[in-house]
Amino acid sequence: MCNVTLHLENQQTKRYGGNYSQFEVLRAQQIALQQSAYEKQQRTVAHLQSYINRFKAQATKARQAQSRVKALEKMELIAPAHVASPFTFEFRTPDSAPNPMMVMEDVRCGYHAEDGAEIPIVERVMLSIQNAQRIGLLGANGQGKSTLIKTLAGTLEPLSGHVREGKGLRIGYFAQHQLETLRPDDTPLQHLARLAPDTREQELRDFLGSFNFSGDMATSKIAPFSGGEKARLALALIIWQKPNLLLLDEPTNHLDLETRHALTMALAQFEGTLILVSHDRHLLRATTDQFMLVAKHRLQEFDGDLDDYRDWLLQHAAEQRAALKANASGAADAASNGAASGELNVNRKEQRRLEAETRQKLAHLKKPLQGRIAKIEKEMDALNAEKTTLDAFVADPASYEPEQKSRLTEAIRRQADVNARLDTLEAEWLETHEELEQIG
Ligand SMILES: Nc1ncnc2c1ncn2[C@@H]1O[C@H](COP(=O)(O)OP(=O)(O)OP(=O)(O)O)[C@@H](O)[C@H]1O
Repeated sequence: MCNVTLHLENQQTKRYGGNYSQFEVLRAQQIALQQSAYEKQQRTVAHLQSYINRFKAQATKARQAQSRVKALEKMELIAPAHVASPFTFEFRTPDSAPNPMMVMEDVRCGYHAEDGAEIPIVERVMLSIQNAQRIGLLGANGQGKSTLIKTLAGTLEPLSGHVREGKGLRIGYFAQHQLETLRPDDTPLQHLARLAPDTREQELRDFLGSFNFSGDMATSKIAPFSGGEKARLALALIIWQKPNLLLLDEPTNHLDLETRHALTMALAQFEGTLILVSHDRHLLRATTDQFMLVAKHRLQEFDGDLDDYRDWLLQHAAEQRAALKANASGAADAASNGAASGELNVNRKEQRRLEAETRQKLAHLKKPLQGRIAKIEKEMDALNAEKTTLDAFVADPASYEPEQKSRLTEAIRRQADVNARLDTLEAEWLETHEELEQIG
């Protein structure tokens, strides 16, 4: 029997009085407390930051904004409680890579309609991807980021132009729709063995183990796997092939907090070339060092960071709004001129038509944003409901009885996941609302 327990974590030792079971209860309580302090502080930080962003440009509020900047700077940040990550993985160092990796000359990316007509999405693409570049691909929804990535990956033929691949190029392409190409009746081990028929089973099992598919899970059919587990398997299969160019289209969608964290760390250390599309700003910040923008059917370099991009988005929305307003008042002028020359009815009609067109265009701009907000709110509602249940469970002294140990650990782990996701959603919700406000 022992009466003191020492716990080693993150290169620190903590002393807990009592035996191991008592230690587990204390530690669970401590994690819950730290997590809740962290969340509280994060809410404060977000609040201060949104105030600063909103008012820093307004002379009358500049001083208040400045004092909030100071408050933020002074704040000693609490670390999020981290239930130790169950795994980490790394990208295997590519053997060699061509330079340039790939060149696109005057490429038109797009699709064919059923009647064979061309639907160009991104045009006149001139791109030379150099070895070791790490590019974040930006652009509003529907502008063609995925279309461009598919063309780079070679799963979509260009409508015209040339794509030249360097000798020895090995592309690792990940996109959500590829999860459908996994075979539901096969196991992770079978998937990997297909890629490596000559490799010893133990080696394959060890590799899968490093992605948290150990023991039975490596030999279970993947049909009932969650989206996150399938994404984890798809990533493992890509990594096995030692790509030197990674094309990743929203790789963190559906991933749980720990896998997202593990992927971010692995990508930050990846020595090859990377092109990444992601809404996950933390992932973009940690793994890319230059940005390109897909907008108005063109691909261009984006000279700035993610904050500049946010400003660009707002500015862009404001310009569109101004153009539409100018369009509407032009119509009104045309109508009143018409009245003077006796064309009253025709021009009133024209004015109404143009106004309706403007309304329609504004509605068209707003619709995807409203859709996004509704989607975010739906997910937030579901998560908040889950959070209430989890919080109550973790706060209940009965949950610390020994027979509840595994449920409690799982509840605390899930609590951290839910809170992190809620944070992200809250930030997205705010940003989307701001974009919407700009449109008017
Ligand atoms: N198979 C297809 N046939 C015709 N048009 C398509 C096809 N797939 C996508 N599109 C259209 O191409 C445009 C660009 O879509 P894409 O998915 O590349 O955008 P994105 O920038 O990746 O946006 P998101 O972030 O919303 O995925 C959209 O208008 C979309 O409707």
